[in-house]
Amino acid sequence: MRLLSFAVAALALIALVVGQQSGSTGMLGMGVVGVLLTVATWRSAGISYFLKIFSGIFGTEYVIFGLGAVLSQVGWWPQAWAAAAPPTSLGTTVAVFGILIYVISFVPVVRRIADLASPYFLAQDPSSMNLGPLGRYPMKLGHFAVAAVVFLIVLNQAQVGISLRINFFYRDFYNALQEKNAPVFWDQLINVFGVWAAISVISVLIETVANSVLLIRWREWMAAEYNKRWLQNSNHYRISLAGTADNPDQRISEDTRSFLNQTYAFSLTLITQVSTLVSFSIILWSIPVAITVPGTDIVIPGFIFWATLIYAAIATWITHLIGKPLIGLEFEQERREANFRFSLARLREYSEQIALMRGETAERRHLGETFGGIVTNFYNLLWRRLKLTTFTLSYNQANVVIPFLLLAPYYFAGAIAFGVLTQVSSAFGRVETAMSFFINSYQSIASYLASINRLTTFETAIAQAEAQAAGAPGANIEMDEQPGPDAKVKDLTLNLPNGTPIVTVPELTLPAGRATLVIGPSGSGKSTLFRALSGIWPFGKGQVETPADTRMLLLPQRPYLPQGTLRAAIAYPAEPDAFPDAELRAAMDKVKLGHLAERLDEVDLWGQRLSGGEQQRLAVARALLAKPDWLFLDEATASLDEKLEGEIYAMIRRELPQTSVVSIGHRSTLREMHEELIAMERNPDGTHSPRVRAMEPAA
Ligand SMILES: Nc1ncnc2c1ncn2[C@@H]1O[C@H](COP(=O)(O)OP(=O)(O)OP(=O)(O)O)[C@@H](O)[C@H]1O
Repeated sequence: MRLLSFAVAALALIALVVGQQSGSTGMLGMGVVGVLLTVATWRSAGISYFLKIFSGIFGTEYVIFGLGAVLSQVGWWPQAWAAAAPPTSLGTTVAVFGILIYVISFVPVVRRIADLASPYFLAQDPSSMNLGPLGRYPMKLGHFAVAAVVFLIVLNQAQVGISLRINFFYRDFYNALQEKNAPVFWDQLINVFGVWAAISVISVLIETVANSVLLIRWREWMAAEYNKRWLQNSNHYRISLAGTADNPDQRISEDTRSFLNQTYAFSLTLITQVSTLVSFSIILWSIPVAITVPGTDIVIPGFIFWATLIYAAIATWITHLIGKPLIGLEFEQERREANFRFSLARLREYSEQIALMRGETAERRHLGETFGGIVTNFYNLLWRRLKLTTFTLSYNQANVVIPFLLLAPYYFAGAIAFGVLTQVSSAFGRVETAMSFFINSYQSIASYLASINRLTTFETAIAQAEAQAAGAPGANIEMDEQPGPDAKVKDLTLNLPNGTPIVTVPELTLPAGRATLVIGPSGSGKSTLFRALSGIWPFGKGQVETPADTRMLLLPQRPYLPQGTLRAAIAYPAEPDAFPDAELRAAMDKVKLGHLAERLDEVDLWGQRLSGGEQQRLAVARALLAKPDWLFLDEATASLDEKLEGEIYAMIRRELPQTSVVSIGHRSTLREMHEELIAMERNPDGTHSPRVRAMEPAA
């Protein structure tokens, strides 16, 4: 950016000098905006990378077009290319764009968009660009992204140039018609329109391919990045406990898609629209009609230009007033849709329990209520959209006749030719489309803002979860290493998410290599203590110390079985092929699941297919394969009969002699299988504390 600032500054100075000497106001103007652009590009070093790309493009274009204009002014531009010499207005326009990029970087919503978009352009992952017949060119993903955006912006600007050329074709074509000049008519139709229309079609095709590839790669990267950050350090669990971001699935799938599509549409379309606005405004400005201020002799030049501008500005303001509530309504609609999807997914997951309890009526009522919420909000949306559409449709209808209304007196008075009238009508249409970009896209702006909000709150929720995981010393649960073999807990207080303390542990040692049983009343915080020992419970403070490189495994009462094969379910969280078949089968035999050994590669909903006891034994098989240093069993065998439970415990101790076992269980028979006993006892303040008790046979 710094180098570019110097180049811009140099050109601005040259333009000022040349402008001063030649007396060209256009050149002087280009020099003045160049000075402002120098400041903007210099300061742009501190803005988001995404905006910097745009800033860089406009700065570079200013140098190129500005140089062309200077060369042409001083007579060094090749004569043969005289028609292609860039006018000073081109350099001035791109400089204004560059300055605008810097100015809008202060708008909060633009900052949020740029902050969400920038990381992709900085990605260092290896990638490649497919150059068709030229083969694949390896490059970093971020470089690919920048190259694609630069290409697309330049292509979009070229398309504006093409439409400008076609606008001039209209003038010459209709004039030829009016003058009944057949040779010019055919020449215009075949050699001008035919060529430029073909170029226009080809450029749109190239743009479609380039932007689709950019967007799908961008989305793939963004979804992977969110998945990574959401899943690491159990952030997903912390976010769900804290309730800081509902429906993360919607945010990762739907919102990334709509955010990227709309960011592309708004940034590139906006540039195209503004370029269109500027170029066609020049045409409108040059139409030789002026108006006199009533009661005075003051003549206002560029009458049609001003009329268009004021007309569009008023319409835009009215649109904003009518459409503003749409933003909140769109946000709410997406949220309610996501809740409905979630309810359906849950119903599918708990289908058996619901069927057994004949819960269908309650479920239908719940689904009806959830959808009712969608419908209520939908009607509010519809009502608001109707108001907006009434205005935009009437406005668009009026646009067809407005230029004719404005110019009719001049045409009938013979001040302008028919060709000019049609040219103005087309230019007015283009300027109107550009100006009404905001009007026509207000609804998508509303849903775009809703996506930005959801992604920003999701980012904040992830950042909060990360901060919780890192924690401030003394204000969170610290997971430390300690030299001895035992696991120790010191000055630990565990709270509920609302801050209410439920467990206090002044000091507790879990002896290594032993089997410890934790008992206590239901709701006394046994599972919460286990969660804290595993490092996933974020609420509370104190210290949990375990030996270095300790591998812990916690088996809950209801194990999680992933989608896919039985092999994947047993190997989880390792890869499905992490263990040889023989090892898997041996583990299955030991937990008495040998009868399923032939179905290892069968894909099924195993979480619904296997019985509760089978699922618990499958989880024990995982422990046999993973061979953890510490195994926490949170009522992990509660679905087995007492005899089988005893056999499974004996097998665990036999097969994993090095593993320290800590269990939660309510059955008295469990005592025989453990050597140590810890009981959760109630304190006067209502919390519970684990206390070591002598292991006596249960009464
Ligand atoms: N995410 C949560 N949000 C709010 N309260 C919670 C949450 N998780 C646990 N609790 C509450 O914390 C208390 C302790 O729960 P915990 O599951 O640790 O008890 P437990 O001793 O294991 O019970 P049980 O023997 O019935 O399994 C309960 O009152 C429970 O409702």
